[in-house]
Amino acid sequence: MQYQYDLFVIGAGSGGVRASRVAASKGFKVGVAEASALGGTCVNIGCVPKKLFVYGSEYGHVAEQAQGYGWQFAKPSFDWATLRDNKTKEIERLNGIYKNLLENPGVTIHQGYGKLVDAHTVQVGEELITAERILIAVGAQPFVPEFPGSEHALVSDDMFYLDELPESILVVGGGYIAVEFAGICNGLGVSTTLMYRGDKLLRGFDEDVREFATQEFNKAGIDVQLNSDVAAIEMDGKQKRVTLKNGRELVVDQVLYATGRVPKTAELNLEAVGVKTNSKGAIEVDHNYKSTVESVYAIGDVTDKVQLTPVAIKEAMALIGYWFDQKECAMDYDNIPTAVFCQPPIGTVGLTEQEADDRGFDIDVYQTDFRAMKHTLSGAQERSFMKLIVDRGTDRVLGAHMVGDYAGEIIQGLGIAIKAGATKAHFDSTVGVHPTSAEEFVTFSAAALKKR
Ligand SMILES: Cc1cc2nc3c(=O)[nH]c(=O)nc-3n(C[C@H](O)[C@H](O)[C@H](O)COP(=O)(O)OP(=O)(O)OC[C@H]3O[C@@H](n4cnc5c(N)ncnc54)[C@H](O)[C@@H]3O)c2cc1C
Ligand SMILES: NC(=O)c1ccc[n+]([C@@H]2O[C@H](COP(=O)([O-])OP(=O)(O)OC[C@H]3O[C@@H](n4cnc5c(N)ncnc54)[C@H](O)[C@@H]3O)[C@@H](O)[C@H]2O)c1
Repeated sequence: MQYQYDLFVIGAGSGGVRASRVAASKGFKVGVAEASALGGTCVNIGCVPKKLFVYGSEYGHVAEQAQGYGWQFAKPSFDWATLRDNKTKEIERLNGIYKNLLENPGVTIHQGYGKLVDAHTVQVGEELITAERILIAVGAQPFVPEFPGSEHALVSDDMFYLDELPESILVVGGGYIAVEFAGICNGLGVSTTLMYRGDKLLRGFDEDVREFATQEFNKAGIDVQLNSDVAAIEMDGKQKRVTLKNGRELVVDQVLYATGRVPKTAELNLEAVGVKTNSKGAIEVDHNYKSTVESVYAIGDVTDKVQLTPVAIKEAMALIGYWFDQKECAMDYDNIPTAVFCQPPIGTVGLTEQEADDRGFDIDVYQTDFRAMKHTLSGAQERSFMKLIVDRGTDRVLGAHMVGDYAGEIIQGLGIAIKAGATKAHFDSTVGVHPTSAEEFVTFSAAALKKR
């Protein structure tokens, strides 16, 4: 049977763009459907604009902290429209780059919403398109639980285009997006409350990291409220009156819900075609990202494995190896380094202390917290935290965790060391870069052993 395309991709985000352009450059005839802007969540309403906002929010402290270094500035003021619109211009520039990335190797872009018709046919608008293989890379969307007034809550998508910066905000949730946006808002001068229903933020992270980071958020001026949840939101003039489950009330300008993201599969007609999804709507795939229909594949957030851009990209590359070199996909989901761009940021790779215990390792834990040299003169009370988990039997470093300036940058290098199987002896024999915070990772002595 003749198909129009060798590969048709639904979704031009992190995973979809990589798979399309590399497949096209290797000789496949490729088409891609994109319902919104090219580049997907990461480029348009995720990693990139978020990081620009993080940078923007850090400048607020500069004038105050620079005084200890001899600088005097006039009282700083902040213009939200400038940050928002400069960010948008940069994103539009990136959209153009993504268009070239796709078109240069010959990918045909179909602007519109794609859905499956059968195992080899996709409908985009009125057009029916046939392909030998179909790749679904449609990502995920914010999940907001239903409760009275939940329609008054913003989600992260909205934060990138607000007409006005609120004077006060309640951020609900305890994961990546909640802590990152709480930091951004707080840094931009918004009175910020971060509310989480559990007793600790950042589930899944090392317990000491969770506690330390929360202390730092509080110190930075975020009002962290744990064991609290929202019962209802009502409009009160232009403001929002939030009633908590314990009966307490809060009046704020905006409420942001950051309570997870769910796969965008509801309208893809998957069931009719035989593509199985799990209870969360994620497409079920085998190790080669093949769904329950032989010709239909899925990668990235829509499979709900690890919702990170570099993971979606690596999955795309594994699939390319499978299609072009007949190599089984063997994506390694262990030791994925990750950073949370809260303030101070968190960097982490490998096992947490709790995971190492649960897996039966006999471990040594080295940890320290300190005031970074920069802040001895800046006057800021911020502290940094570092931790290494070491297997006593083999001396291998099983995990590295950090809260503090540049944690994301530092953890990338440690990710290589841990992936390569480095031991504590390798860390110890590495010469430190002085004076840095990072050198603490190679100077841990017995004095830093945690009493367990
Ligand atoms: C606020 C925020 C901050 C984040 N920060 C980071 C970070 O710092 N680092 C990190 O690694 N990850 C971060 N992420 C996660 C990261 O953005 C995702 O893991 C990544 O984008 C997933 O890539 P993907 O290809 O699976 O999907 P996406 O990038 O979401 O791409 C899916 C694309 O498909 C399109 N689409 C959906 N349905 C259809 C359809 N039916 N037809 C046509 N097109 C369709 C969408 O419009 C979208 O463009 C962040 C996410 C958010 C929300
Ligand atoms: N820096 C980064 O790499 C980065 C940044 C942002 C997002 N991401 C990715 O995007 C994913 C989604 O981010 P996220 O923060 O939305 O999700 P998340 O899964 O990290 O956190 C969701 C939070 O909401 C809470 N929650 C869930 N349901 C709730 C409810 N009904 N009421 C109250 N709280 C509830 C959860 O307990 C959790 O704390 C992340 O897991 C991450 O993989 C990565």
